[in-house]
Amino acid sequence: MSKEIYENPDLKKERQNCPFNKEEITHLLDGGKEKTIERKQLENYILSDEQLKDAVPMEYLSHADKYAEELRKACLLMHKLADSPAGQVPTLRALMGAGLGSAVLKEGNPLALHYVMFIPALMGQGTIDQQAKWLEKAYNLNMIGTYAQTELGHGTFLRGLETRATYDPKTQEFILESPSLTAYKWWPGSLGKTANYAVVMAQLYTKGKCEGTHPFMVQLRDEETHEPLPGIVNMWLNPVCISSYIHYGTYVKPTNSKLSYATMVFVRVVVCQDVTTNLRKAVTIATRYSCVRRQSELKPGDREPQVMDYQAQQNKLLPPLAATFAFQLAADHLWNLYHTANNNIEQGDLELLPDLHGLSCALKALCSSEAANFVEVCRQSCGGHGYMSCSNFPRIYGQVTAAETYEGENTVLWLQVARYLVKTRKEQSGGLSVKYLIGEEKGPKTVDTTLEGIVKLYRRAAVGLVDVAIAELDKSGRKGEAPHDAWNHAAVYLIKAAQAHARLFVVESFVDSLKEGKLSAPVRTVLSQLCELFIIYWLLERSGDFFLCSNLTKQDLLLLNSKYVELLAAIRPQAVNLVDSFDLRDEVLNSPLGCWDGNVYQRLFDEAAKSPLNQSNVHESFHKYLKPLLKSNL
Ligand SMILES: CCCCCCC/C=C/C(=O)SCCNC(=O)CCNC(=O)[C@H](O)C(C)(C)COP(=O)(O)OP(=O)(O)OC[C@H]1O[C@@H](n2cnc3c(N)ncnc32)[C@H](O)[C@@H]1OP(=O)(O)O
Ligand SMILES: Cc1cc2nc3c(=O)[nH]c(=O)nc-3n(C[C@H](O)[C@H](O)[C@H](O)COP(=O)(O)OP(=O)(O)OC[C@H]3O[C@@H](n4cnc5c(N)ncnc54)[C@H](O)[C@@H]3O)c2cc1C
Repeated sequence: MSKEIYENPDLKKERQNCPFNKEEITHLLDGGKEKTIERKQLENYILSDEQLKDAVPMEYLSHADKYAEELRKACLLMHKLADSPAGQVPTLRALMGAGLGSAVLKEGNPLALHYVMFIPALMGQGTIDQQAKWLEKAYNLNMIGTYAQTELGHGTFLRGLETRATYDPKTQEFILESPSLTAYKWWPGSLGKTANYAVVMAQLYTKGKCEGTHPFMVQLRDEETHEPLPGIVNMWLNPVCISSYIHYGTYVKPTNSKLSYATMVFVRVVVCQDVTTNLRKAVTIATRYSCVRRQSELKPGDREPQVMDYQAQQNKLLPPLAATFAFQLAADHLWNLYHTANNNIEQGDLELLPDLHGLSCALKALCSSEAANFVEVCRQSCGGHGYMSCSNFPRIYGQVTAAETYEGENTVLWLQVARYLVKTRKEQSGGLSVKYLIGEEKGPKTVDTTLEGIVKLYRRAAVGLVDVAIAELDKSGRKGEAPHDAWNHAAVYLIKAAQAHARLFVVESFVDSLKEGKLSAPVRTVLSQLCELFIIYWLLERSGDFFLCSNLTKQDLLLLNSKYVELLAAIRPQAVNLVDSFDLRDEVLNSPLGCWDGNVYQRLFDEAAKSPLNQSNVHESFHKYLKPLLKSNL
């Protein structure tokens, strides 16, 4: 007789009478029905492999054992690539992300940088000959690379990197050296024990002149013994400049010095998707748990309610739920811009480069910071159980909050965005994402609280905050401050303007995607509710910006607050159905709180039992330390 599949009765009730087709949303998020089929096939192929399962929870292993276990699985995954039903590239893409990849490699993938940065650097910046020499070797895993840019003393300020590559015209070689302790390459993933090659970013010196940071291919370790090559500590090696600009001993400037930053732009684009996937996991865990967890008393004398029935809990979880759709659609738009810009750059057309740089900085900073805040809210919404390691919130939070720092610390990226906005507003010329800054702000200042009216408010705030920042810069200039001082003294306004620009892009992406999308009426209804909830939520959170730049009144805010709480109540019944639409398997969620069947308490108990400390009633340390203390009559 088939074993009855347990389903928590509350979750079962939540799933009854779903008014929309969950699969339609799954296909929307996957990029179509075929992509969903491919993803599910791949998940079955990977997650059914017993060798990829952890014998013991990773948190109970030593640092070295964790590394060895993750490397074992990462290498096994590479062997499985060849037979993957989804093909190598889609499989690699899935394995490098926060979804399937982190379901297997919970502590991180020792080979990630090889695929996420090393190969993209070769593809984006290598000459044809260099690609012919190295790409096949890299794809065949006959070399493992990383991207070594950050140093002990510099991560943000690339023009301040100390590693030097001096060209010797006599030997036609580059001599790489780390002239100081602070020049040591620090942070690059896989650099410590895994990679035997690296793309090293160094200041190129030729004929006594510094030509700025350039990428160099450097062999780090012997390919047979894996021993560090002689002098690797001071990097006196025989590197090769990638995308060599040294022609017959003469330096030839690239068409744009920032093309050497292209790999970072690529990863910033990828990060937007990655943090969205992590946020989707956190929202799913917290939403399902909040419909299983019953606590306290809503109506005196009644049964303890599901905590999701508290408006306070809806206020915690429904904005992040809406954000997962907003960020996904914005990341899709950014990805399309990246592809178009990259294809153009390959043809020598750099026109879209500034817009791509501006938008990738804006969205990477916005999505990572918002996702980190939302993941923490999701964790807190699960009370004590959300704090447990096995909840997976600590790991998800660690992954998302790291994205606020790597690939460009967010503050620094906000200031890059502001530089682009100020330049566009002043010169009245700029790329697609900043067209709203060209010309006077159109439309009335009076507030119209329809969806279209709220989007106009976002646009007015975005223009207005750039103008406020420019006014600050001009004021400092009139006081005789040098431009760099004026810039520094306007940083608070500049960052606000950059953030408003990023929010406008996300809001317009969400609204436009719903307008253009071929959606069934029920799906359009629920996604429109999420869209309206999210853009009102952000407006209420940042109402100061809107007061500063429009005629928003107290009455308008009260009206928007009422709309907001009405939308919380309207979306609440579909919360579980919406997270079910993400189609995240239990192995990907990796959390007893978020499992599909809602059997939370038994799974929590089973997880606790796995602890080494729970393998005996009395731990040996009692006899060594506690018993003597108890007897010592202090
Ligand atoms: C998701 C899956 C896993 C991911 C794993 C990731 C692991 C992590 C890896 C890393 O962290 S790798 C290291 C990342 N490090 C950084 O991102 C460093 C951040 N710093 C910078 O990018 C630069 O220092 C800077 C902040 C952009 C400043 O550069 P610079 O001082 O050279 O330029 P500016 O003087 O500020 O601007 C001059 C000019 O250049 C334009 N520009 C700057 N960067 C770019 C770019 N990338 N692309 C195009 N254009 C760029 C800038 O807009 C200015 O233009 P104008 O205003 O003069 O027109
Ligand atoms: C998990 C992780 C993985 C990483 N992987 C890699 C890797 O594989 N390869 C690699 O090369 N690097 C890697 N890094 C390094 C990462 O790229 C840097 O840490 C990051 O670029 C930030 O630079 P920083 O550490 O110098 O921070 P800093 O810039 O020193 O930041 C310190 C403070 O200074 C502020 N600040 C700096 N400049 C300005 C400014 N102009 N205006 C205002 N405020 C400013 C910052 O906002 C921040 O508050 C990784 C980092 C992490 C956390």
